Amino acid sequence: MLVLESLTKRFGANLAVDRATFKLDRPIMLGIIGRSGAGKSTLLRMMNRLTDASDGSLMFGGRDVLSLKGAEKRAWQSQCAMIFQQFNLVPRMDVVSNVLHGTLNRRSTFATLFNLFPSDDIHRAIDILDRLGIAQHAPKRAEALSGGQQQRVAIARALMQDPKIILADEPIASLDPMNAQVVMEALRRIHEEDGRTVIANLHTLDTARRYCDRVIGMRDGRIVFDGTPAQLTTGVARDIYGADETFSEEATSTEIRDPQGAAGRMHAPA
Ligand SMILES: Nc1ncnc2c1ncn2[C@@H]1O[C@H](COP(=O)(O)OP(=O)(O)OP(=O)(O)O)[C@@H](O)[C@H]1O
Repeated sequence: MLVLESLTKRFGANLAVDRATFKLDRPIMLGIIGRSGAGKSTLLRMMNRLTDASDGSLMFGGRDVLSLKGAEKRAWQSQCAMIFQQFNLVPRMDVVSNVLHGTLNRRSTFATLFNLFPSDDIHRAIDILDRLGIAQHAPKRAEALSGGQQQRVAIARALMQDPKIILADEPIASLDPMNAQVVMEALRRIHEEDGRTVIANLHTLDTARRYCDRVIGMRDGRIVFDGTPAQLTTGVARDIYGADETFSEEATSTEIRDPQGAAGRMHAPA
């Protein structure tokens, strides 16, 4: 289904992603972990074609994704919709219009300029919001919602594109533990109920273990671990994070009991 072969990205002399190679042969929920700067975002951005790869190949369903141009490239970007840590919504626009913006790729400039949305799309947007438990917020401005609700709006916008793959770049890094759990559960349900592949960059081990079928660990641009959550032992995690024996899993935890909770991103000590 999805095959990465030696996918590489260089920024000048800096090798951000170094020959990333893996294969997904069925829809799964995949977590990518690693410390800050390991190359996780760059890998996702290459997969979505937001960033051009320097080398290597990316195939999906037998198609060469890296050679797609123009409309075909945009179609691919809809098929592997991306969500971001900071939600990337239009804050002053109402929730349902934000969700409908997920259909922009297939609408005319005129329709876009005047916010003319077909009623079928509007109904579908409300249905998706309902599924994510936030339909009651549809008329509100996006900025009036909590972070967890805004991230679910971003997921709804991605789902409007009916993607085969959802690429989530640190989807819960700005959220408190309770909202983080709601968002991760939503992504898991989307995978299980719709059969979509979800690939999420995560900075916490426990989240990767709890929600993902498979975990990839990156260090200095390289994939240094690829296995099941059960194989992700503390020793393996220590290698991925480049930490010594003082490495504590709790330093990468967002469990609800975590008193620092919303304090933000926590990376393992160097
Ligand atoms: N646009 C860019 N120009 C130059 N260097 C970049 C650019 N984007 C990323 N890098 C570099 O590539 C490397 C990998 O960065 P990347 O953001 O992919 O890591 P990451 O694992 O996602 O980290 P984080 O968790 O902090 O987002 C880093 O050394 C970073 O400085």
